[in-house]
Parts: sequence; C-alpha cells; structure tokens
Amino acid sequence: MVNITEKIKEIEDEMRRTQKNKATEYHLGLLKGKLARLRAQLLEPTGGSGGGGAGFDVSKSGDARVALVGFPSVGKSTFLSKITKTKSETAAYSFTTLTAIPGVLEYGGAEIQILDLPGIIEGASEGKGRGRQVISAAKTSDLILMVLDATKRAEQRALLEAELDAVGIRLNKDPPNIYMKPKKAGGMKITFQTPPKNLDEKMIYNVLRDYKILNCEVLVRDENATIDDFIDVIMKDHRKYVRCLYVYNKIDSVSLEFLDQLAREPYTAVMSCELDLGVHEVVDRIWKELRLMRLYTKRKGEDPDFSEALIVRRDSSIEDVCDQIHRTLKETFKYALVWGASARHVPQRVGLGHMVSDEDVVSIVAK
Ligand SMILES: Nc1nc2c(ncn2[C@@H]2O[C@H](COP(=O)(O)OP(=O)(O)OP(=O)(O)O)[C@@H](O)[C@H]2O)c(=O)[nH]1
Ligand SMILES: [K+]
Ligand SMILES: [Mg+2]
Repeated sequence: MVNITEKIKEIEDEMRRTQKNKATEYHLGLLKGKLARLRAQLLEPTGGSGGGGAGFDVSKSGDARVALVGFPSVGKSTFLSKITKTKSETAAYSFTTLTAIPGVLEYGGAEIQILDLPGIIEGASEGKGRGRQVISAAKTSDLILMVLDATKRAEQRALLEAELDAVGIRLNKDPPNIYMKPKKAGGMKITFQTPPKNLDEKMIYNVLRDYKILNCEVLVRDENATIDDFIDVIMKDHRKYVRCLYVYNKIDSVSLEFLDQLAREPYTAVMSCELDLGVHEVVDRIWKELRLMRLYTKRKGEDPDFSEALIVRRDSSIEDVCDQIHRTLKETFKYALVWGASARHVPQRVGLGHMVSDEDVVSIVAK
C-alpha cells in the first residue's frame, strides 16, 4: 500500500501543476476533496507514522486553556515563565521544550491554563517532530497563542497557518454557512439561497459523488462560499474552529518602523519578554480574545468576594449566571442586585433577562 503521506504529496504536486481556470476548477475541487480525506486519515490513531492524533497527557484545568504554538526558540517558554508561577526551561537552542508544560495565569480571580508546547517545524501536520502531538493539544484549547519571532522572516506566520489548516484547524473563522443533511434516498438536492460567486451545482455534485454521498440535501446560504468551505462541511467532524492571537516576541531587536507594521496586522499583539515590554497588554488581549467575563458574587450584608470569580461567557444574562451557579437556582429566583458597568444605578434591581458586564458584582435574591 502506498503510504498516506506519499499520496498526499502526489495530490499536492498535481494541484500545483494544474493551472487555475474555469476548465480545471472541477478537477481541482475533486483533488481538494481527496486531499481532505487523506489528511483526516493521517490523523486517525492507526493512520500514517508518528503515533496518530494523541496529544500530551495534561488534563484541562481552570476556566479556559490557551496553547502556545510556534517555531522553536521564539520565546514560548520565556513567556510562560513570565506570566505564570511555572518555570519552563528556556535556552538559545531549538527544542528546549520536549513536552507540554502547563502553567496557571491568574487574571482577576479567573484561572487560565497556559500550555507551553514544543516548537513545531514545517511538515508538523504530516508527523514531523512532535508536530502531531502539539497540534492535538492546540485543538483542545480555547485560544491558540501563535508566538512569532519578530526578527525572523515574515513567511513564518503563513507557514504555521498552513500546518494548522492541513489538520483541520480553522483560525478566527466561523463554520461555513452551508446546510447539509445526508438522506437515505431521493438523490441530491442542491439549492443556493443567492447566486453563488465561486461555486456551482456540478462542483458540489462531483465532490459529493467522490465521497459516495449520493442522497442528501444541501443549502448554500453564503454567496461567497467556496468548494473548500463545502469540503469543511462534509468533514465537519474533523474541523475545529479556534480563535487565534498572533504575538510577535523579541521586538527589542527590530526597528520601530517594522514594529509599527507588525502591530497593525489583524489579531496581533507585539512584546519583548526580555525587556518586559507589552507583556501585560498581551495578557489583557488573551483575556479579551477568550470572550469570557468575571463576575463576583456577594452575599447579603457581606463584601463581595474578589478572590474568586464566577466565569461566564460574554453576552451572558442573569439567567446564564444562575445556571452557572446551580442548575435549580432559577426556580427560586426572585430578583438580582447588580453593581458595575451593566447597572444603570448601583445597585440595580434586575430580572433574569438582564445582560451582565465583565467585573460586575451580582447578588441573587431567592424567593
Ligand atoms: N532578544 C530577545 N530574546 C528573547 C526574548 N524572549 C526570549 N528570548 C530568548 O530566545 C531564546 C529562546 O527562548 P525559549 O523561551 O526557550 O523559546 P521556546 O519558544 O520555548 O523554544 P523551544 O522550546 O525550543 O521551542 C532564549 O535564548 C531566550 O532568552 C525577547 O523578548 N527578546
Ligand atoms: K529554545
Ligand atoms: Mg520552550
């Protein structure tokens, strides 16, 4: 049997050789579909070399998990050692870190697990180095912190993105707005809500047939959807949509002009661990990108407890807060008192529908 990695390479080569035009786009679409299937196979426990998709043996803890992903020696361990009490070994040579090292970032009563990981290299998605394990760990995180070296060539970012993309990790993206439901019979029913710009019925039909999905209903709701989006929908069990913050470290060694340019990239922050520049700002950004809120609860006649926060998702109501505290709390709920940014006056007496803000103090009054 030809090895999966070789098959992947063959398809990638064929795609590179094929000129993109109207006549070849159906063939290219098919190749993309085959590639997605092979890459998923490679990640299965029995597939390919390099030990399948298993991650490191570190259990999740705290309110959220952030994975530090990057090439060797960009300063991942230096950053972990700076923002948590954990000391992860740092050195000027590559692959200083050989396994996942967890640390805890305390942020206003919230506890965020930060996972320092071994550096990854090109070809990580195909099992080079500890690539596959690092990628598995990244898949389990709520936020990927892509650590980049400001002194290294600009392509590093795109190279890392391509490695993550190859294993189905989609960064700062929402799942495609395409509905697809396999059926037992009835053939393929493909509908477009608005005329598509990059797709047509035949393209979808070809890919579905190649996947042996002969009966199904498809509704494309996004006019900008591509065949890649459609393949992501077919492969949805192998896709992970994760938020990513790009952090350029070592800005002590680049010009101000270049620094300014880096800082303007989307989802990007800059820092120097060595000079302690921008590190606190990066921590604030981590908190923001996690889209969580800290609430402090208060018992009647007592001061609020600021040492321990109740963590809820952004856009939460008092009802969500109740559910977070105890699943039956809602049943005895009378009203809540709120102090903080969401309150029009303090304290404001509110019902279950009231939307809370980060760092609000909440007191639930039961019947
Ligand atoms: N100039 C400069 N050097 C830094 C900075 N942060 C870290 N370093 C240096 O970069 C080197 C690599 O740092 P590490 O923290 O070991 O990097 P890593 O990404 O964990 O590396 P691996 O575990 O090998 O993948 C060390 O020599 C650090 O002292 C910085 O802000 N500026
Ligand atoms: K290193
Ligand atoms: Mg390290």
